[in-house]
Amino acid sequence: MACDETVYDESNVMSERHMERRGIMIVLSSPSGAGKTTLTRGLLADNPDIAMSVSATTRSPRPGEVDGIDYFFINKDRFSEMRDADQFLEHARVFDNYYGTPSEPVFGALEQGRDVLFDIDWQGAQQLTEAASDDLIKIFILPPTLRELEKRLRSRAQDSDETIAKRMSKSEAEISHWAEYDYVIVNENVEAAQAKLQTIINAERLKRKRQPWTSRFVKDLIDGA
Ligand SMILES: Nc1ncnc2c1ncn2[C@@H]1O[C@H](COP(=O)(O)OP(=O)(O)OP(=O)(O)O)[C@@H](O)[C@H]1O
Ligand SMILES: Nc1nc2c(ncn2[C@@H]2O[C@H](COP(=O)(O)O)[C@@H](O)[C@H]2O)c(=O)[nH]1
Repeated sequence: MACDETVYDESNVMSERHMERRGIMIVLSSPSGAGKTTLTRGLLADNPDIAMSVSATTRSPRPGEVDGIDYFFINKDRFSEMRDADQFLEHARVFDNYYGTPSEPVFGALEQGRDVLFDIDWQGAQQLTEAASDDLIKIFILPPTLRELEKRLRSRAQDSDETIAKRMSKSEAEISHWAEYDYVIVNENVEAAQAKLQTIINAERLKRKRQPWTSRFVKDLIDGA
């Protein structure tokens, strides 16, 4: 069951009801440091009905990152084990580390009609497109300038100079995939970017195919029920 929606019920009144639909997969990609995590946190705070896909990674935790919340921090052997057992919906090597989306929690949330948010790179987005393009919306986040991108990576103060240099050197390659996405948002101002993200999600939820109750509503409307 999905989020609360106003739906047409059998007693011919509009009422607050749950409606049946599968959840939407919402992918956010960007060059490192453009603001995916920041926007994701804001979006989840305003939309507790959205589930966050927690990835597994072989990267070491940054200060403050919590296992099971920010990532499942696992070693390479465990990652290979999970990959070989087909437990990832998608996986990729990014900046010398391995990242993957555990399938089970995603399928569970979607079946309950919950929308699921993914913070993954373009390789993961491509794999999800092959697996489930109908229930997928892909949003690319751009920084206002590359100089600002580097400033953000530095201001985050969680990566070494070497790591930041590596991420900056890959930023143009990541950005080159922008046209594979359904939507593009320039994250200059966090509040404005978050509002755009919310607008996209609201509009996608209102698509006719995602409101299965409308057929019955229109039939009853015409029949004068
Ligand atoms: N619009 C913005 N203006 C200024 N600073 C921002 C803005 N959005 C995000 N930031 C800051 O930029 C830094 C990087 O943001 P964030 O960690 O959200 O990026 P990310 O895309 O998730 O990066 P990564 O791909 O490396 O995980 C953080 O310090 C964050 O507070
Ligand atoms: N394909 C995937 N990419 C992922 C996944 N989880 C995160 N990511 C991307 O990796 C980079 C680096 O992330 P960081 O946390 O180390 O800064 C970033 O672009 C993420 O979007 C995943 O499961 N699959």
